[in-house]
Amino acid sequence: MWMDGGDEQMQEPASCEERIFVSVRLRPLSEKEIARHDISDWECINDNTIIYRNSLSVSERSMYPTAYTFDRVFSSDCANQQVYEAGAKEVALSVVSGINSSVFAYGQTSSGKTYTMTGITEYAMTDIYDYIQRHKEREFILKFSAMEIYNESVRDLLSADSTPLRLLDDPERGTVVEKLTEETLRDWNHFKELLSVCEAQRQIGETSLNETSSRSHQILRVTIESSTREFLGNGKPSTLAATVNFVDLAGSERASQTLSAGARLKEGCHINRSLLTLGTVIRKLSKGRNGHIPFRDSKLTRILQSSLGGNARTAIICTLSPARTHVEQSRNTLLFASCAKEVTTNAQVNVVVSDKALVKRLQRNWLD
Ligand SMILES: Nc1ncnc2c1ncn2[C@@H]1O[C@H](COP(=O)(O)OP(=O)(O)OP(=O)(O)O)[C@@H](O)[C@H]1O
Repeated sequence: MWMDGGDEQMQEPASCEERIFVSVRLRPLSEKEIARHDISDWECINDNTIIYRNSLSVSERSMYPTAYTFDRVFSSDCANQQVYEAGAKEVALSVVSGINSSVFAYGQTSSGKTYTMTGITEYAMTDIYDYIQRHKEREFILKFSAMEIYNESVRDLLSADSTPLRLLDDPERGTVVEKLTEETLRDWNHFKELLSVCEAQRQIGETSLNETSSRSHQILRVTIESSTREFLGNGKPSTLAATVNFVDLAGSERASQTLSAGARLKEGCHINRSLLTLGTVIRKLSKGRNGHIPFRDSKLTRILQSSLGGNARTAIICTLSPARTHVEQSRNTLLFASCAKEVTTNAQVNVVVSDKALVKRLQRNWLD
């Protein structure tokens, strides 16, 4: 397999099949919900189980489960750090060992996706920089890119140019976003600066559910290459390369629910297309890899194809409002989460052997 750059060859060591790590996070009732005397109906009864506390009618009881089990559930008093440590850290940090990884937040508008992903991204990047500090024997290069999928068009969040970017099919690398800016990170401050650029660029829409609701999908991407500082000639991999994606999805509710109109409705329809396809892909993958999986039906699933069943480790955090008024959406989110936990991926260590390293190795062999 060839990586970009032409002179670099990527080997394919044995891959490891594992399930997507799925957790559910309940947020506290918001001020708005409290003001309208909304009631919290969900409770995490242990680290793995969330239950619906309100008594169900006989007909409802046959339709909906009252208890749902996941790899982890987080109650409303859990802080971002705890969610990161138990729900995303292991998967996200695989990237420093050459394994692709992705962390997603899925849930209805104002359920806490951005709140969660902002925390996860910061904690993960802090740990990545800490790892680099502790591994001076290797040289690390970090590259950052950021994109937004809005109305089924892909936009570069590091560029003021809002021209939609094209997706290209690379036979080796899968879907590639053409002309996406990739900044080499100088340090932590540079990373924070770029995050503020993204935030400013991100489309903000106003809906009746959340005034600063974001109607787009955001993918922050960090690529990490690391190589031994000196050629050791001991057969150890010379260069590892992998990517971590931090994905903040748009609200998963139907457009009609947010009383959208006009432009908002158009956004809603497109968001549905990407999220509907994501849902279909997850549902089909959860039943095994048989038959056609419609990755190509939306930009989101094309870009994230490898995270949803390919060479990557993946964690999904599903966020829930505890409010009774949102019960239908919460159940939809839990249904999505239940399917996602049946999906498996096949991560492998991406070892890059550059021509330069190969020549050095050969020269050394000749001299010995
Ligand atoms: N676990 C939490 N603890 C405290 N406050 C929270 C928590 N989760 C979310 N919030 C607050 O709830 C509000 C909505 O959260 P957030 O913007 O993250 O939702 P969202 O799911 O990203 O919504 P959208 O899809 O509209 O972008 C914010 O004011 C946020 O600070």
